[in-house]
Amino acid sequence: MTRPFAPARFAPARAAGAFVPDLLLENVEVLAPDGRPILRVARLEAPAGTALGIRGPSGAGKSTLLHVVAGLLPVASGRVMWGDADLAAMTEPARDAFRRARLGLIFQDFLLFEELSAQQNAAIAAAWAPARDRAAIRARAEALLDRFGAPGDRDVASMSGGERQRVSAARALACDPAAILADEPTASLDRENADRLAGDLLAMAREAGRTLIAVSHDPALIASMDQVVQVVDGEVRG
Ligand SMILES: Nc1ncnc2c1ncn2[C@@H]1O[C@H](COP(=O)(O)OP(=O)(O)OP(=O)(O)O)[C@@H](O)[C@H]1O
Repeated sequence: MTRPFAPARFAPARAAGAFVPDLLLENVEVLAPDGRPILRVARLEAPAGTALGIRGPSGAGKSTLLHVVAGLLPVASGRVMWGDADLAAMTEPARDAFRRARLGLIFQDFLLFEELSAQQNAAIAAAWAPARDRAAIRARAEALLDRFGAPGDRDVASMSGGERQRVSAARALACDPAAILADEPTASLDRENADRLAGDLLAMAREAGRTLIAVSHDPALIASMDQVVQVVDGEVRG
């Protein structure tokens, strides 16, 4: 029997030959549950390997845009293309499969598992990865925690906001994603640590030709991006 919503299968981005897709949004409209429009994007492009900053006032629609790009939020109309894959045309399970295989998310509402250690959280993708990829995910998670200066053996329940943010960054990158999507990645950090994490994220994107898309109010982070768009009143402006 065929499963009606069988998730599409996507090979992990790097294993598939370091393929990083271009991003293109066209004529996208997002509605709130009550039908009110909350985001319109006429056109937004981020060629593979771009560091794209998203800025704008509070409540303008920046996180909504990032959720759409991550396939976490359905759109009412338009196209959300990562290469040839249109997230807007996919079923939810297919979007989930795409996200797990290709995207690394550093989102504040993407909760860590409190009772697990930083190392277990950072390597959590090993739980659903094919057996052959698990050891590599765990090894990368450990190296990333080291690089980000996050203590690997402590439960995240005992960690500060900044430490948790670093664990989230390690978790996002442990799958070796084609693109890193970050929502206010430096928000809980002091200046020194914010600069360090922003520098690490940019370096890790550049080293592997990954796309980095970051929503931020942090002028230093925004200034270090290749391209910046502004979201104002639910509209994306160049
Ligand atoms: N599920 C929802 N139901 C109703 N309104 C929503 C929903 N999600 C977002 N909104 C509204 O959409 C608008 C954009 O929200 P969003 O979180 O994207 O803004 P933002 O620019 O990221 O803000 P901030 O910088 O404060 O995080 C806001 O007016 C918000 O209240």
